[in-house]
Amino acid sequence: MRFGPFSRKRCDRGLSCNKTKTCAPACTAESTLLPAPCEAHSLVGQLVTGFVSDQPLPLASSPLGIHLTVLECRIVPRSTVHLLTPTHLRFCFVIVVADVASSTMCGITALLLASTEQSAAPEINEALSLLQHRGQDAAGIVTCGSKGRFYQCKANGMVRDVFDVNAISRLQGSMGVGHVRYPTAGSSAHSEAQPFYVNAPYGITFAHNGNLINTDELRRFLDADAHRHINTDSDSEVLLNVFANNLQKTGKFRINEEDIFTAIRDLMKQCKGGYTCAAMIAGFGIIAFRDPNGIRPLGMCSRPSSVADSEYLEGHGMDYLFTSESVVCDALGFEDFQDIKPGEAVIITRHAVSRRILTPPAGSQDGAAFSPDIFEYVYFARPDSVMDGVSVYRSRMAMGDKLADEVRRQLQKTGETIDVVIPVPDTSRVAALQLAQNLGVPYREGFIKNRYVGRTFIMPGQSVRRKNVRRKLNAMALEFNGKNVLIVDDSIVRGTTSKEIIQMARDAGARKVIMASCAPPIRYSNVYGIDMPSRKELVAYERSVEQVAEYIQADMVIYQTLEDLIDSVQQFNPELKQFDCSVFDGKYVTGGVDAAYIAHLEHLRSENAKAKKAAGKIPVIAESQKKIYASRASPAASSVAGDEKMANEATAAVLNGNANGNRKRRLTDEEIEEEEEEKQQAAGCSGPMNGADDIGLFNGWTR
Ligand SMILES: O=P(O)(O)OC[C@H]1O[C@H](OP(=O)(O)OP(=O)(O)O)[C@H](O)[C@@H]1O
Ligand SMILES: NC(=O)CC[C@H](N)C(=O)O
Repeated sequence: MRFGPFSRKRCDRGLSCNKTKTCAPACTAESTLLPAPCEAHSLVGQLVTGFVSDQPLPLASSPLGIHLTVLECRIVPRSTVHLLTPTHLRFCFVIVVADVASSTMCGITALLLASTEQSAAPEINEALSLLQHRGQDAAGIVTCGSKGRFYQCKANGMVRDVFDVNAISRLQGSMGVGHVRYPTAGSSAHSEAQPFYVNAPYGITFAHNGNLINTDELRRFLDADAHRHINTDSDSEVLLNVFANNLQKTGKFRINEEDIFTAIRDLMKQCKGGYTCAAMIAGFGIIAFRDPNGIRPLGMCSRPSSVADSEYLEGHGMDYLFTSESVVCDALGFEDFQDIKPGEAVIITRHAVSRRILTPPAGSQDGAAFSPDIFEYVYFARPDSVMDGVSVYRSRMAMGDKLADEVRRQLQKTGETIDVVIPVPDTSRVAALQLAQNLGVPYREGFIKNRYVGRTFIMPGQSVRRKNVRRKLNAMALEFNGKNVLIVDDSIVRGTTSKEIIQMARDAGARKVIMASCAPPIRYSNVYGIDMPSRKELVAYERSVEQVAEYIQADMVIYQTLEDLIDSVQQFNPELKQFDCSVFDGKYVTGGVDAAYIAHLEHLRSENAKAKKAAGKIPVIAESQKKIYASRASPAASSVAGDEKMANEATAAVLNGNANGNRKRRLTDEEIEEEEEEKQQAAGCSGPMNGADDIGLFNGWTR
């Protein structure tokens, strides 16, 4: 493994980055300014974790346990850090430990263990890593321990970055809630990582997958009428406060299941959009509910407690889990996976499980039609999950079958022929294999995916996305040379992937390249929890199929029809009468989505907003990385992994050389100012960091 050559001569950018803390944001936000192709720096913009210093840093976690000294800028992915040699480390002054990944949804989970002597956090952590494909920007767990106290750990980053053994061991208690995030509202700020928390009434933590379409209206209500303080731009914080406000209205000292159902019933009348939620009330139990249209997925499962006949075992003796996808149920040894129904709420305590549908039936006045998002089956969900009675894997196989028919028709019409079918890994493989078998054409894995690159279709900037495709996929010339190839992808969104891989196929010697998509043309925004780009960025927006082919430089493009896509899923559960197909047909199942709302949403999601988020993201990560270093630097700090203030102090000590007694240097006024700015960016506002580690929650390991 090489980390170079990134010498002073080769890496101008590195040389210019000779100032503490200003380097990471500058490099990241302005990657286009890089003077020449430099592999380390071309990763810039996709990095999620950073640490910068021009002082020696104790790298206690390094197997090498040595200090970094200032000489050169270097950026490495986390997955290769263990390969750094002492020489690399001694001569680097910027180490950015990161993974090149992004994703597109959120995943939620909640766990209640029957035995109060068991700890929920390890399995919630496991559940989140199984849901990682749904959100790679932030992760969080809140558990509830004795005396009804909450213990929290959350931050931007992948699950493995946010939680380590120490953090998990400090999350006390036998029930908890977990979340992996990709933002669809608000920003990527640390303060918007979930679960969210409110102390009144009763102490509630809350995780949300989806997107509300009437956030502004609810925000006004919470401010003007309910007088509840919302401290971030996140729609999830709004949703939590609507729930909390509805519970508060009972005015009761102690609530029961009936009160919670009433609060959720009211919430379902007030909140519009797509939402599945997992919540926990201190000392009471866990709760889950799904929006009246059932747009986003959610299920529950159970198992007998492994602790038999314990004095700590109360009530039903069963462990219960809520999860976005059934894969978690299988992997954690749970059974009896059941989907939460649209408009249904489930409350689980150690003594009872209560389920209730809280909305009028579909077809009645005010009834909402069950409309799960069909894009879950096309792309988001893991193939080994079963959602609303449909195996995602089988539905993708069916997409391949249907697409084969369409390809056959198109080939007959045009007289074209194909020699080989090649998938775009990973998601499309299942369908592509099925398609090839149907057509009786060889299936070849012509593109090999770097397994350490995550899902990437949303990236902060088009040039970064483009470069990323090349990094993610490599074409094997042997499989393309002199052949007419049919490349199969699950979907074509911006066309970034297709355009790049078609060029790669041609470079590898393909004679003709035909592109087939398992999904129909995507021409509309998603408003229910998928951060689709604005319409103008969609390659099929205002383009005919022929124009799309011209744009991505394909000889021909073949799309699945919407009818066939729906049939591919519906055939496995005829009870699913309709789907949310809004990205294909522009029909929004909840109503209330007009041109003005779409324009507003697109403005929020514009490339500009993304760039700002990306710029704001690095300091956020730098902060969290500081904590890691701080905790390693001093035993005192290591006992306060959740305490930002102490982490900052400890980090300052590290930066000042106090921690290792090496050198003392006071931060300059400018550096202090920069640090303040970082904190404010991290919070996404100038106030206290609501939901952050040092507000409201009792952390057993604080001073
Ligand atoms: O048209 P585009 O904007 O390029 O987006 C579409 C591509 O993005 C996704 O890949 P991703 O890397 O996210 O996931 P995967 O490897 O799981 O298929 C998807 O599978 C398509 O290949
Ligand atoms: N993708 C999602 O489900 C996001 C949830 C929520 N809207 C957020 O932005 O955090």
